[in-house]
Amino acid sequence: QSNSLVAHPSETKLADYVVRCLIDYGICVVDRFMGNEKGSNVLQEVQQLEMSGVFSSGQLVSETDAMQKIRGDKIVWVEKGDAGCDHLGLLMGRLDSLLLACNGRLGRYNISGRTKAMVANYPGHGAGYVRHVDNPNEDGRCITAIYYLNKDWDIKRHGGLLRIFPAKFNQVADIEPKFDRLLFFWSDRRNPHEVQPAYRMRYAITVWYFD
Ligand SMILES: O=C(O)CNC(=O)c1n[nH]c2ccccc2c1=O
Ligand SMILES: [Fe+2]
Repeated sequence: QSNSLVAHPSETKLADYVVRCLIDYGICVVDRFMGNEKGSNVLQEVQQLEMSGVFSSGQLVSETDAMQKIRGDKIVWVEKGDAGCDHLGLLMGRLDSLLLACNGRLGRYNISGRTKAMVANYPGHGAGYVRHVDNPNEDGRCITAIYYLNKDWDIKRHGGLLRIFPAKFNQVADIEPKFDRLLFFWSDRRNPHEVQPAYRMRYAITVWYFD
């Protein structure tokens, strides 16, 4: 019988890779995390959420006059088990077991929990997200995990690049928000980052792990 405490061999290997990257660079990219079919199912669920109107109206990024409001990212929070979020739940389960397989080897951190999943949609009218640190003041969040859902994304035409400015290297990390791509990075001041203006609808799912 499958013993859930024994991570699947490929997952142990994946956990080793994630630990190595986070310890060495503070950033880790895993491509083809769910596979095309399951990744597409997650995308369809997110598109359903979009259609059902549950996303927030999007943060106000600028207001030229009373009429003209430029909206940035729209978000909705989901949890494993929410109605219509079966594949989102599967993704969160995979993330949780991967982090569990890494636990104890993540420097001073001992992961004890996570936020719900924040599904974010950048509508694609040129809004992005200004340079920021996710957790500048020790609010407990230690790892940011972002899963991207954007098929056939072309950075030159669509923008939406995630640029990380790692404090310990004088080298930026440019991450394209590609379909089925998983990104981890330390949430604190080691990793200021920005989302450059997006010109096509851009979906991402973020979970923050805390210790
Ligand atoms: O989508 C990305 O590639 C990176 N995204 C971010 O860094 C990011 N960080 N913090 C947030 C807080 C509230 C709403 C959206 C966000 C957000 O997209
Ligand atoms: Fe962020």
